[in-house]
Amino acid sequence: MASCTIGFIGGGNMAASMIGGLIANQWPAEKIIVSDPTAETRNKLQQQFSITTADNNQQVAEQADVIVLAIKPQIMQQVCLALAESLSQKQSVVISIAAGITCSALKSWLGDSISLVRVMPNTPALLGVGISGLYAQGTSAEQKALAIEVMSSAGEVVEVEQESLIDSVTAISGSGPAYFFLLMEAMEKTAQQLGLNQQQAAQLVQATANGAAQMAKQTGLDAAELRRRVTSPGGTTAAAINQFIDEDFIGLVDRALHAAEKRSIEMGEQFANQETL
Ligand SMILES: NC(=O)C1=CN([C@@H]2O[C@H](COP(=O)(O)OP(=O)(O)OC[C@H]3O[C@@H](n4cnc5c(N)ncnc54)[C@H](O)[C@@H]3O)[C@@H](O)[C@H]2O)C=CC1
Ligand SMILES: O=C(O)[C@@H]1CCC=N1
Repeated sequence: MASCTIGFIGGGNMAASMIGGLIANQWPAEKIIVSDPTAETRNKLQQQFSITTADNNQQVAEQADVIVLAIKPQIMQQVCLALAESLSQKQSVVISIAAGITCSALKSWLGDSISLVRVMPNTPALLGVGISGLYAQGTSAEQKALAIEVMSSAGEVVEVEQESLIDSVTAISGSGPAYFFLLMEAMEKTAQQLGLNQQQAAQLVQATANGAAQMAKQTGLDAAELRRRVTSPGGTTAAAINQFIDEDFIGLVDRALHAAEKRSIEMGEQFANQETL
């Protein structure tokens, strides 16, 4: 498997995170190629990871066995139409990580015979501690296994049986790091108002977030029980939790995550079959 070349079309934030995960997992740098129109992006990736870069997508389509489409949903149609011929000739496995864009839209641009896997990763892939939702349509068992193996370099992989669940994964774990970062930002801001300096605030918040995640993962206890164990009756945690509950924090999270899922579905509709430029 390590003999296979992975190509990224688009070398932005998510591609860089995935490449970081691959390299950290000993994927040979000479077996990774990325195309991006921005010279600055290419130079940065080259310097950081010593991988091959290209200023045109065709080169990646021709050289790679697994192609990760890591471009914005808005330009997916235009890029896919331009690559359709070379990708179908080479029988590559194509992994799309774009939010919203459905297999049926991708197949209408790349051809029905394409081996397609839709994946929703997240940025902690950079450290190999990401998680991806994966949905394979019309791929052989070997091709799906290859896609799972590639994505495993970025962290855990959860396979879903229905394509619509990729919108749910997007709302939970694809966008999810940003929700935790927002909470961290808010906690760090208040920590400073409470007299701690910036470095102390960041250290306290980061270690707390990490400790809470590790406890949830390693104890096997559910989040509600872990929360109860911190919350002494009449104590400080109860004072904060009561404030959260009185101000409908649970409802707010529910509405925010539904907004993300809805946007993923909308983007699929909005960017499918646009008038070609
Ligand atoms: N950032 C995230 O946390 C996640 C992003 N995604 C998906 O990953 C995809 C990329 O998102 P980001 O990396 O955040 O965006 P980004 O804007 O950081 O990266 C996109 C890259 O594509 C390049 N590009 C523009 N036109 C191109 C073309 N014609 N051919 C090749 N490359 C081109 C840009 O120069 C840029 O470097 C999106 O579809 C997004 O939905 C999925 C999961 C998480
Ligand atoms: O915000 C977005 O649309 C992408 C998809 C998931 C995370 N970032």
